[in-house]
Amino acid sequence: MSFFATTTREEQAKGDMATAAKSYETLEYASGFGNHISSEAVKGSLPSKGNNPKKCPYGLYAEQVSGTAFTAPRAKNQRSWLYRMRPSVTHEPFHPVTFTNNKIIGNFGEGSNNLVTTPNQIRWLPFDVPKGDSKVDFIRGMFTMCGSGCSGSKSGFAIHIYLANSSMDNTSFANADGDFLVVPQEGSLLVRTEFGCMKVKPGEIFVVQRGIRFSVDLLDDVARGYILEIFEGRFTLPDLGPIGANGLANPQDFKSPVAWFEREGMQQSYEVIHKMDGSLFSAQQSFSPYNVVAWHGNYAPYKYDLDNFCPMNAVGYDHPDPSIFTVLTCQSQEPGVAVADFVVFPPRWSVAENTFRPPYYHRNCMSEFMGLIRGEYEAKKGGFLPGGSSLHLCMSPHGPDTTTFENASNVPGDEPHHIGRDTMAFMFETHLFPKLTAAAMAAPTIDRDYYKCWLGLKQHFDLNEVEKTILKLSDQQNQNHQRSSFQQAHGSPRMNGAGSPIK
Ligand SMILES: O=C(O)Cc1cc(O)ccc1O
Ligand SMILES: [Fe+2]
Repeated sequence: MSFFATTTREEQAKGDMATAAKSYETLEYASGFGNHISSEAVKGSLPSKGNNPKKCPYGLYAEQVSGTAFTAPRAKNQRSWLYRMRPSVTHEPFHPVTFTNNKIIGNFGEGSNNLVTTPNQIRWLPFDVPKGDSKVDFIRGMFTMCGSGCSGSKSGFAIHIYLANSSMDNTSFANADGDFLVVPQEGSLLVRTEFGCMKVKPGEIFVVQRGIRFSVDLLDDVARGYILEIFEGRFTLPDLGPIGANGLANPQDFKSPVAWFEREGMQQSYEVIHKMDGSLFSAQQSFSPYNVVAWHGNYAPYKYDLDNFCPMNAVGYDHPDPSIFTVLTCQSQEPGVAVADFVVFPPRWSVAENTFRPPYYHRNCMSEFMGLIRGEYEAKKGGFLPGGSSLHLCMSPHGPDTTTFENASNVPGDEPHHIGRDTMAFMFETHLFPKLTAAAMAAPTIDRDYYKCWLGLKQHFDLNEVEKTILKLSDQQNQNHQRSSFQQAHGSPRMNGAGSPIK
């Protein structure tokens, strides 16, 4: 990035997509997970001593963004200092906005309406991206599928889908309700934030924490993806236990943006949308919120390329639990129990011996929301499509469909095979009960025939055959027993090392 970090959006605004695309490639990032980062778009714009000197360099305003309580233990404490042209407080009053038609939900607890829990397995075909003349951006095209708890009491989570056909441009968004983990499935995004820009393509994810202002612009015609919002806690890397110090998502592969400000936005008016307790509010301001010339701290957005995930798996026998593929976890108060885990099913070799290799049939006290970024998912070769979703609530039985079962249990031999270079499924797994919204339950994309994928599972257990086999076995055992009694009485032939009698 140049000395005065010029915006790639500037070039986009000129309509020169080729140049713009080139410069998106050259965006810089700071590597590492949870690091304390110092970043200047203009040299010398961070104070040389302390956080808030009487006058900041170049007349900038100092503003702290606290992601945790001031007094949170040091290991968990997160905050950043932003040095900006004008402080965020310089805006017209906020007013409620209703354009989302209550599609974004933040309260799944008491007093919440039209929410459903069901023991039925649910699957959705991909949601359509908006077509036609109406412009729908990331915020206007977002709706809640399910969730638990309540943003107002900072407990629980929500899962949303976004469908967009236009950039947010001069709209900026901040979520006071929690952190967003965004999983793009279709369409690359330019994510402008107060901390700098990130280009995020399908197969990458990004996290924007509580309160941080950001805008999502489209680098392709349309965009579709999934969002996991946590109302409590933070995403952390999972402990690795006996795996050791390395593997799964490696910290060095997480990328935070570097300081950048929007030159052309300095004098442009912006709409700032603020989500609070599940409601949206809008305020106007006469300048870009992306006016941060330098920042330092450990509270900053980041992105991660799922292709960097380093899977651990069976090299002997049996199908391990999917927790081995945890990318990020948001832990509850109970050790090892997640408010929400983000788990991927990446390209990998499958090598286990005498093992039914796809996922086992199971009932889980955790609830599992799944999505598919690309390719096919190993347990469901059809029906679960890229952009589609499924939900198996607490203890709802599920597992591979009939075809997958029949194929995998009849595969001859134990040859290693690659499950596919072009696949990437994921799961949001939670110990809470997801409640489904009207938008999810009434969606035209809901697959009413989902249950049929298991109806073909035949009973292979045939009592007559089993009895015959048992009889045959006990006959054999009797004969063996008689033979060995005879040998004990009359002496057995001496064996050589290979188990053959020595003549
Ligand atoms: O249900 C699923 O497909 C997810 C899943 C995958 C796996 O390998 C083991 C258990 C599990 O819940
Ligand atoms: Fe499962």
